Amino acid sequence: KVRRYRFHIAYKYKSPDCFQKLSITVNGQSPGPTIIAEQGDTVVVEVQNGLLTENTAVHWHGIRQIGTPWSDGTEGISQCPITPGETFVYKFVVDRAGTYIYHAHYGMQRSAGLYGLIKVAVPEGTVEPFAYDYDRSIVVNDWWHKSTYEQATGLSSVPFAFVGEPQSLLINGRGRFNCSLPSASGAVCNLTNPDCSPSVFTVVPGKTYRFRIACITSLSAISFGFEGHNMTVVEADGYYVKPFVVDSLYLYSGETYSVLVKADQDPSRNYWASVNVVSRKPDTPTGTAILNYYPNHPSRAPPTAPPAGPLWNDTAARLNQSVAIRAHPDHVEAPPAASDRTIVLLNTQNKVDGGHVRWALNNVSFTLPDTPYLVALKYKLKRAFDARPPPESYDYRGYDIRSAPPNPNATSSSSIYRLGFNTTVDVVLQNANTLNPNNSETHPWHLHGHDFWVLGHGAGKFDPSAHPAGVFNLVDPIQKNTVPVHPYGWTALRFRADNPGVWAFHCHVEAHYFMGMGLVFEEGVEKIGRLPDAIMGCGESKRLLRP
Ligand SMILES: O=C1O[C@H]([C@@H](O)CO)C(O)=C1O
Repeated sequence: KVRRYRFHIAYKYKSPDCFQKLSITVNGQSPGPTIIAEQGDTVVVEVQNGLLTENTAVHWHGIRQIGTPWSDGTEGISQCPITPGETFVYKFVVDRAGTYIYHAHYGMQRSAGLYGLIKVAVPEGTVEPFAYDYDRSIVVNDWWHKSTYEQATGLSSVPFAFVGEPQSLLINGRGRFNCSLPSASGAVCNLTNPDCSPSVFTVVPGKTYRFRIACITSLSAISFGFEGHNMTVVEADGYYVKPFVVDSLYLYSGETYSVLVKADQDPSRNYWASVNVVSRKPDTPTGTAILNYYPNHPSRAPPTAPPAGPLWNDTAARLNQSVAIRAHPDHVEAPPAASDRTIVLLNTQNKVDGGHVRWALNNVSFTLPDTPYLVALKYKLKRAFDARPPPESYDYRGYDIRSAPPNPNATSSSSIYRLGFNTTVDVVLQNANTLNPNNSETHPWHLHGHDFWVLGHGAGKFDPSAHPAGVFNLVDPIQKNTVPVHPYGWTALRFRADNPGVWAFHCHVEAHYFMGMGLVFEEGVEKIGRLPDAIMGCGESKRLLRP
């Protein structure tokens, strides 16, 4: 079946947290409309750029784009940007049931509001390994009052100005900033604006709900919970999870989960759904929505304070959750037993080109070229990007991950990792100290074009000479498209390079990708047929369009 959508992208004044700001909307909404499809369907989205003075591109996060690498929506990688007034048609197959995301992949537009959900249902007649009465969706993001232009300018300036902690956390596009703060002086706080009335999830006592929770934050790692209710985690990034019960779930930007919640508490009142910042010292009020027990009034505030969630700096608890996420025993798809190549990536914060603060992998900070890699590689356009291979590893013995980089300087490059088609690749993400003493951050890494097996997480330094069998879970690893690397820790993943195309792999913190925390994999580009003209027209690809 073909599912057709028309997305008109435009700026609009919105007050999602009771402060009026220009937001990038899809058909007037932020979050945009939910794409609803069934596994195997073809989704066609006509994206019309109505931003007047800005380019755009839309990425379908978690959709592997098998056979359609030009529809991945990553500006500079899979396509030229969509210029103002232009319409670009994305067409792809949703080949796996699950909960996915779409969002801008251009500059910092995701943080300006261009995001939404993709819900892919199992084919009719398929039985899932859990039961529920109703299916609901929750999308969480973080929100700033400064424009993304100011943010982006600060990030690329010397001296560096970071985006800082968000003013609010939004649940389904609704939240509330702290308008009683002195720093909020001047900010107009319009609590009666209907844009910022809290989201409500109405439940019928005794029923079981599947909540699909997507985290599309730009910066924040979060904890999410329903006051007084446990959640059974059953799905992550489109894969069934060996169920586990939590009262609070950690989510990292780019991840999706399904949890089951039974409405089994005192039905005479409402409860809070609450979301809090973790991993960075919070300076953002708890984000709330109302879990409304029918027939109480949906806007009746619960009589209690919203849960504050777990301690923000409990790294061990977050690592434990990551380790606990395993494939459902009846749905294990075992990874290849061995890999053909291991790439170890040291994640550091550095200074590049005259003191710009940037992030680097093995001392290389990523810069996007003007010509999309897909076009450059397919048509062998020289000069389009740096053809030297980037480093496979770092000085494991010599580098102290617990200290700021002894030499903060790194280089920047548009070089890429070229993978043998159908080979198995291991990636070890090694976290380290930032430029600031005693500081290491969480980085959610997202891979385009594939799902990977999460072979392991650990605290401290990963020893590349350790025998993989001793440290890797090859029995029941979960497959995901986004996974965190915890502060001072490591994360190992494995994937098969079996999808012809050019694929980004990057930190899903929007500011960090913007600051060079990413890389690109190429595989099987020679197997790709004629590329659509619509992805060309910028950089070196301009000449290909001449008759
Ligand atoms: O990229 C970042 O920069 C700041 C800080 O490290 C320097 O001000 C921060 O918290 C980030 O995540």
